[in-house]
Amino acid sequence: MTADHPIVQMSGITKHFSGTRALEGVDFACFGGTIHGILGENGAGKSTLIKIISGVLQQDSGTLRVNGDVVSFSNPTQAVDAGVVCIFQELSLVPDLSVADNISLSAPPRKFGLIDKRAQHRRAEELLAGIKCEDVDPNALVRELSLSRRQMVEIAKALGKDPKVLILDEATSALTSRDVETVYGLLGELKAQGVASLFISHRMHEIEKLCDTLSVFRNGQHIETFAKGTHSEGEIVRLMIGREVTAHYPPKPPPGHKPDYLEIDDLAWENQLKGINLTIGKGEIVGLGGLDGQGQKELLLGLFGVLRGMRGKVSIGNTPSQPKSPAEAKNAAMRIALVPEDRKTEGLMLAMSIADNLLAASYERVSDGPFINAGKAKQAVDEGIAKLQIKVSSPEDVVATLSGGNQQKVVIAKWLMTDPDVILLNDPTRGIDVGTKQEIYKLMRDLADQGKTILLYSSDYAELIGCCDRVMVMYDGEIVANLSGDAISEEAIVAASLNMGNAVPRTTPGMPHA
Ligand SMILES: Nc1ncnc2c1ncn2[C@@H]1O[C@H](COP(=O)(O)OP(=O)(O)OP(=O)(O)O)[C@@H](O)[C@H]1O
Repeated sequence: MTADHPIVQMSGITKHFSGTRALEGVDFACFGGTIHGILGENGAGKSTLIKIISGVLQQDSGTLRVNGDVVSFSNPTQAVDAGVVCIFQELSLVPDLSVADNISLSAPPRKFGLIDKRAQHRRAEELLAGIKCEDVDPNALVRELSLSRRQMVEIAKALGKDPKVLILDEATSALTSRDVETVYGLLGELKAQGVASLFISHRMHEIEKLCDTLSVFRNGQHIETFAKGTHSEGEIVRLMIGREVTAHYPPKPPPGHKPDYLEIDDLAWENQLKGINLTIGKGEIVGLGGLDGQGQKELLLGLFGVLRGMRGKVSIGNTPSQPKSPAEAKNAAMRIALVPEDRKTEGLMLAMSIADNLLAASYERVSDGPFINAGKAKQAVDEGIAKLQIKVSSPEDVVATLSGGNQQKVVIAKWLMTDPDVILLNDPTRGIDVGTKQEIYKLMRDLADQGKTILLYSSDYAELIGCCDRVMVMYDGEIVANLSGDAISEEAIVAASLNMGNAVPRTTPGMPHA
């Protein structure tokens, strides 16, 4: 297939889910040797589109062509056979199998009818080396790996299938900055080999840097496809959300001392937290920055009572507050909430309804004695949905039917419904569209204005700069910079992230990406 002929072509594709219009009359094409970005708000239909291309879902009507042939994939294996390989935002790895087993799960190398373990191991090593992941042991169980390593294994697995069309659905959002650069490089190589990559991300900078062509979807419709560089960022956002977007971050209050509230004194855990001292005021938003894996997540988990064997002292409003479990952390005495990183494993009960998930951490707030008050419960659910603008047909639908970004909003709403005093946020806007991100930034500032204390870890340094009153940069388990006011700048965060003292680098190797 030449570059003049689409490798994937969709005509008049429509897909409905009991009452929800996911796609309506979509015409779409992508070409070999290009990286094609797909943009749209949460629930716009992006994942549905790529699930149809990759055989996970079948359209209600319309035609799909791959390499010029009309195809009707009944399952992903048929799509893989036609060269269409998809890396989903939800990982497909089996946690209790080894990395090598996972990588060749669908077609393990065989010898005399048995799985050839040596060949399988070698193949995993080669594929992992190709994406600079020599540190991942092919014999390790997937459950032992961090989220970012798991995502890289998922990428290795996809590459092993020799794709002609490679689809990445939010596949870089959980990666470290170094891995993101590796994946960018890889997509460039695949492009030179004539592979078409379809790339879904909510990070505009990522899309603009990487993609040759962009397509915008809104409310299940294909709005426009255009070449990179022909539209400004503002125009693209307007196409995505159908209205003008102005200020990205709510204004910050002038710097000033807020009464001390959360006091962390010499907190240490294993070799990942090395004596953290930090005091956060009532009504203050403090950001945690730095390269991925410097102890930021452990600090949040430690404060929430997840880590065993932590040393040091923590107090909230002068009362010692070292919860031994998340249940204790959220109880009336401590009122701490943590919005977790991985919504699938930590945040949601996928088989349960949206309403049940929203109420999961705050049943006692909507109960009269031992009984749930249906009216109060309904009101709390409706408020949560409205506050986070969660796109649902009915709160009684199973939460798994929501789009990825809308599931993330359920997790955030669930924790806010506990009415916490201290809110710990672990990269909360991952996978969330630009319009809703702004709502969340505004919500954070409103909560701070109401006197809540907020500690935010973000892998997006623009978010730290835009949202936080102060930013603590962590390096190797320690806080190496405490930035406030005008001192919160990209240069200062970069320099501190690399532990460079006052030397500000001109380039920013391995920085958290915006
Ligand atoms: N299995 C399903 N059952 C019911 N509704 C569904 C199902 N899958 C998707 N939907 C609905 O279809 C619409 C489009 O969802 P889709 O996942 O394609 O959005 P998206 O653009 O990928 O969003 P996000 O950026 O949040 O991942 C949403 O309203 C979603 O709730």
